[in-house]
Amino acid sequence: VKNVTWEDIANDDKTGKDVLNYGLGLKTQRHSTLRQINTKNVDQLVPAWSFSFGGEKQRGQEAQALVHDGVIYVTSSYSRFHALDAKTGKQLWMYEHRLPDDIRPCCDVVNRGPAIYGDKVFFGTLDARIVALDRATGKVVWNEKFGDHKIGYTMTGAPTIVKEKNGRVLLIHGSSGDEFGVVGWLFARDPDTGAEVWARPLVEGHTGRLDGKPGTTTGDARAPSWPRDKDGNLVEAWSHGGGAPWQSAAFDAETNTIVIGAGNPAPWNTWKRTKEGDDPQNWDSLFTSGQAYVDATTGELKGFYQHTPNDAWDFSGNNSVVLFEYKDKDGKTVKASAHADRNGFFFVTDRSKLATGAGYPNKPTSLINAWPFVDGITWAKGFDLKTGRPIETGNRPPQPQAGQDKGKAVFVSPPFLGGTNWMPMSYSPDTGLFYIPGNHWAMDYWTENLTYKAGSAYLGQGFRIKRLYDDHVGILRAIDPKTGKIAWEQKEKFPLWAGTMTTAGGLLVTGTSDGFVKVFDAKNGKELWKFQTGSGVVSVPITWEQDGEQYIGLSSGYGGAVPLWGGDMADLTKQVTQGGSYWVFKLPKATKVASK
Ligand SMILES: O=C(O)c1cc(C(=O)O)c2c(n1)C(=O)C(=O)c1cc(C(=O)O)[nH]c1-2
Ligand SMILES: [Ca+2]
Ligand SMILES: [Ca+2]
Repeated sequence: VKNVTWEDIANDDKTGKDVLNYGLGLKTQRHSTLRQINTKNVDQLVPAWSFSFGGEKQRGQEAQALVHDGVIYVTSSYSRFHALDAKTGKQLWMYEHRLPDDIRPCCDVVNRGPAIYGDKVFFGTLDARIVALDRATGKVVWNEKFGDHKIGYTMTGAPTIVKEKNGRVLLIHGSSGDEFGVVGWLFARDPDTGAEVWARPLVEGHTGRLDGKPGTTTGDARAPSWPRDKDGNLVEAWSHGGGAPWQSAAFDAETNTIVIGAGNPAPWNTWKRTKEGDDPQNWDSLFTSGQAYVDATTGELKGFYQHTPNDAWDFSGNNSVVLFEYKDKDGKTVKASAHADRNGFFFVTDRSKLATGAGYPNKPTSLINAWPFVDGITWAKGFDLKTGRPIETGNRPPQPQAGQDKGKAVFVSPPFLGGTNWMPMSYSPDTGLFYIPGNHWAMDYWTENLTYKAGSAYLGQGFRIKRLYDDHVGILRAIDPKTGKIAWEQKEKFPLWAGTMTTAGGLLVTGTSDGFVKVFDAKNGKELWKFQTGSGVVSVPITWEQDGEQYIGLSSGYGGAVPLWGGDMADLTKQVTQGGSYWVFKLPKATKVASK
């Protein structure tokens, strides 16, 4: 095989013939420069081929594929990996990871995709390993266990390749497991051997590693954002604190900074992370439910902006953090980060501040602005732009009364599954808009007593997800990052659980839980084309060019968190049949000739 170089990866967003990053570029904008398929001809799109992932195993297919030199690299449910001929769909090889019986993924047996570098591909497995495969044969080159799957460590996210400032290429990956009460870690490895270079825990006061030795502590060693008990010891929750970086990173090469979202604090129960008798808003549970800025060379946490301090609703902070630039009122270029959070707000932060250490932790704030991107948010009125903190409404679920094991239920929107979730948004530099696959829904939410038990769910909350509107759940919205104005929207009957992609051809591509791949005009939201794939689409589209033709590809196969945790919405999507296939589309040849 032809080696993938760092230059190939760094230039990914400008090159149409390959797709080498989760995010279609290091900034993770999910924008392609290809324009052969465009607003004028997309209605003629036809399937080129479809490939079945096979086996008896189905469930959610959430992956974003990579493409290099005519080969598609895609992962499927239950820790499987396929290499496919991009033109014909013929399987070149398959790797099926042997999983133990006692894995504990919270939210389905999903995988979001591989990373690629040199002659290898890399992916995370549900038994908390990261595996490197030979691109030519699919044979295992190395395989590293990073956590104990029996207590809840697992991995679903796609890894990232970066080159740190001294010229070393690193494989970056996170962990999952907050719902079982494990501490979230971000890892950097040598892609050739799998050897750990550094590791960063995302709970304040826990100690990292560098070059095989104990490294620095994350934040303040005394962990002042976590309370102490009567004896002066940190509370039990601190040892299990969560903060898992379970989605993928962006890389700011200019400042040598890895940018990644940190997960929810564990347990969900806000009172277990609050000093007895005190206001939860005094205990932030750092470094959870926010965006983390990590030095690529040392693994040092040098910046952090927290979207939900002392997160009581499992909003988490994991969703993609997209790097982009815009001109402000005075014509000055602002290097910004954008993030659509499960808490319902779309955040624009000053990346230049965060990447250089100011703003850590939250002081002074790097927040430029935060706007709602869904209707009906109950937990906060907005954000104080001076402090960067939410203006809460008093929506935290109360503690159980003495002698009771459940507290009074409160009505919360968005619910814990979020105004949006892992399905990544995209940014078009042509329209200047972000495209967020959102949902309108809510939950009844109450506090429950709990104690930690290794390998058991560690939540301390009960919930039931329900509708917010009669006519729709999914809400695809285009938002202007300078003003927060919604440029257009499209409603969907079922929850939206697929990522979006934009192209220079003026297209916005996504999928729906009732099985369609859909293409919209990125400028005005007009639906231009759709195709039924036979199962729900909860994956992430890509596009590439081969031998003069542009292709669009994505996985089909319903699953993920909604059918498992979604209450009324899980009931709604019971009618969606399972599947597991990769679909590829292109223009008919005749159309290509005619359009010249
Ligand atoms: O905190 C975690 O460790 C963690 C991990 C995952 C995961 O790895 O899939 C999800 C969540 N949390 C989560 O809160 C969530 O809503 C969720 C949805 C999905 C999915 O694939 O549909 N995964 C996860
Ligand atoms: Ca590319
Ligand atoms: Ca979680």
